Amino acid sequence: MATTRIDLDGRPIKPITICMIGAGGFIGSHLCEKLMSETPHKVLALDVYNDKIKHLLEPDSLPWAARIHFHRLNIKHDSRLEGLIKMADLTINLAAICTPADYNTRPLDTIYSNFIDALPVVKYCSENNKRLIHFSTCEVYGKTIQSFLPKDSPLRQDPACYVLKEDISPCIFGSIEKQRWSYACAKQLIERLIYAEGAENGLEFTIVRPFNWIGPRMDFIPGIDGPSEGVPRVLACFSNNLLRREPLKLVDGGQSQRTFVYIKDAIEAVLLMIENPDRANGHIFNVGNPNNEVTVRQLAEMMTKVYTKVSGEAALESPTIDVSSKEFYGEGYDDSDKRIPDMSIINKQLGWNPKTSLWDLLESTLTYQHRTYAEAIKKAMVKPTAS
Ligand SMILES: NC(=O)c1ccc[n+]([C@@H]2O[C@H](COP(=O)([O-])OP(=O)(O)OC[C@H]3O[C@@H](n4cnc5c(N)ncnc54)[C@H](O)[C@@H]3O)[C@@H](O)[C@H]2O)c1
Ligand SMILES: O=C(O)[C@H]1O[C@H](OP(=O)(O)OP(=O)(O)OC[C@H]2O[C@@H](n3ccc(=O)[nH]c3=O)[C@H](O)[C@@H]2O)[C@H](O)[C@@H](O)[C@@H]1O
Repeated sequence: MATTRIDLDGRPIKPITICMIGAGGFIGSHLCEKLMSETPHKVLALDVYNDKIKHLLEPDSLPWAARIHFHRLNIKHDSRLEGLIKMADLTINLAAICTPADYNTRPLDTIYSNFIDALPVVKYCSENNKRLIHFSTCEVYGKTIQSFLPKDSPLRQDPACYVLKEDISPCIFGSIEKQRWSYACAKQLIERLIYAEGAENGLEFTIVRPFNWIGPRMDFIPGIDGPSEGVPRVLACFSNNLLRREPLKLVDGGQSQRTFVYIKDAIEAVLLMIENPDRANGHIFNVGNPNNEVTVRQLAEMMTKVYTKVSGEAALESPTIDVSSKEFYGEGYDDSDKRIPDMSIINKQLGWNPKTSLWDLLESTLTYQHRTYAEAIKKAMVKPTAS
């Protein structure tokens, strides 16, 4: 880097080494890209896959080739983990099972991945006095207080009953047989453990609670770069439907509300955390875009319009279809009703604000989806003729 980077307090930023676990996933790939193109930091990239970061690893002539090293490993059982954490100044843990279709159908894998497998990472950071940025989730808030109020209650209008605040809002999950909450509960317990390591043993930590970050490279398109029976998160489900010209499936009428933030905006927030440890340590941060709230039905309608624009293909006559959650996800599914992040803590500590509107982020993301997958889907949909 030609110019020295300056932190939020005007001090020069020293280049560091980052051990990034789950670097080959959606968020990891964008974070690696940002770190390589805009900073002098080094990345030890750990994952079982590297397809989403291949463009950063090859060829050897890339300008950052000496600053990123991929280590193919599964943190469940690999003795190299502690050594790699020791080699770095900071560990960022992104590894997790984080697709809702798994929470109620593979609850054991979900709990192991989000709690048990994260334990050694926390332990090695604490024992070796290494800073940790751990990725949790907005799902730790669960349902809103509002969802339990009568439909005509005036309290429903009170933001205290639905805006989610790191240091005030309760975590409200459904009953144990609603296995949807296995993920949120495991994430909550690892948050509490990290917080306790900070309080009792002085671990320097930051916890990130992403609120529906979306963009290119999120999840997979079933039958193209993932299993044909797989169910990814909503962006990829709806993209897949649009690419295949099928109606978008609205689970339980698509009434749940979400706020979506563009991955590139969110990555700016993570970089601020990385480079401003004094302002980020000891904090839990919501990272989302409160201005981009829609119901899932509205998201489907908007994606349909945007896709028509970017692909030049007319929309279907009936662009959506209702399905029950039992049919779509199976027994034990439940849902978060509404997710609006309070932004005051991240604003005060890091001065971060999201920029991109939902329309704009969908336009760039669906342009990417169309460019990346349209041809492959067309080929896959041509049925082989019997000879
Ligand atoms: N994308 C979002 O909006 C969002 C929202 C809330 C929370 N999060 C959290 O952020 C983190 C990253 O999410 P993402 O969207 O990038 O998911 P992702 O599935 O794309 O990435 C996770 C990566 O971790 C890797 N991984 C999983 N288990 C591993 C193991 N045992 N050993 C090595 N690698 C392993 C996977 O191969 C994958 O590449 C997760 O912890 C998730 O819970 C993401
Ligand atoms: O992204 C986040 O902030 C967190 O929330 C997600 O959970 P959720 O938002 O429920 O997951 P999506 O698959 O993106 O679903 C959003 C909504 O769309 C609905 N949906 C999904 C897919 C579909 O085809 N149709 C449909 O109506 C779901 O029922 C849900 O109400 C995942 O749990 C995590 O990746 C993450 O921790």
